[in-house]
Amino acid sequence: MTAVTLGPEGTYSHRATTAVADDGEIDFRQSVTAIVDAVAAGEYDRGVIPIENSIEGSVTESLDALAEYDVAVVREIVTPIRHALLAQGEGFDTIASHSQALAQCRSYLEREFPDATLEAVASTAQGVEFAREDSSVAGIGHPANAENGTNLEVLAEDIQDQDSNATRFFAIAPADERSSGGGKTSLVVYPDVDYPGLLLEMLEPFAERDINMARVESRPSGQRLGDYVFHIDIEAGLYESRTQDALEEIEALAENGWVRRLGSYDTEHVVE
Ligand SMILES: O=C(O)C(=O)C[C@]1(C(=O)O)C=C[C@@H](O)C=C1
Repeated sequence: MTAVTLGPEGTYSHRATTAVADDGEIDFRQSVTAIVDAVAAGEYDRGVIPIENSIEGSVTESLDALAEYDVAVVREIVTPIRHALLAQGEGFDTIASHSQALAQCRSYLEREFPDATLEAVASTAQGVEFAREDSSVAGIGHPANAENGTNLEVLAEDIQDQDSNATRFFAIAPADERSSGGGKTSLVVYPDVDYPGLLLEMLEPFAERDINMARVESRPSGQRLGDYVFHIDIEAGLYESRTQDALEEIEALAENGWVRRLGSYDTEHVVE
């Protein structure tokens, strides 16, 4: 099985991908959208993208790509995120990392390096690569990026603002691999209408059937201001009749728009 994820080698996405890649080949892309695009086009069996972080919230590029491309979600991977500061030495003035990682370490950076220039780059491993090439740059990423004979030192470990820092990733597959089995289901709903009580009506079909909602999030549709796409995760499988009944009602509410069933899946917790 060939998988694709956010590169270069050494990102947290790469680490999560090794949990689902069955020792297969792993290729890299520079953006989440490029990963979803490649999986939707059938170029890869699996893609792994970050969805949500416990400190910084949603990875909005991922949500928007799931609304735009037709792919299946086949697994959820939850992994702790423990950031390290990596550099050739103390003489750096710039700290480069993924915007999510910089935000997850905000208090540490303000306290320890108030004068450093913070540079958001495509991934944590990309920031670390810049640090390898340039002694005036430090990167924030997984400490293993300093192993295997690189010129980098781990200057500080566990610099995230909360010890419990964790990120949820989705393993995605081409749309025809969508499964109805699993303890969770993800949906994207675009009602394309707006009236008082719409959101309440979208929640009721689940509440009435005792289906727990794990997440609801609105993203701008891009069509006009105040027009939204809703991302909904529920703790029930598509194979269950209560889920199918609830979805019939949601589909009726969204008859002017659309409902995308991303699929049902189980969660895997990856410790390291
Ligand atoms: O840059 C990486 O290492 C990634 O895999 C991306 C990403 C993210 O987008 O949230 C993944 C996990 C961490 O939360 C920080 C960055």
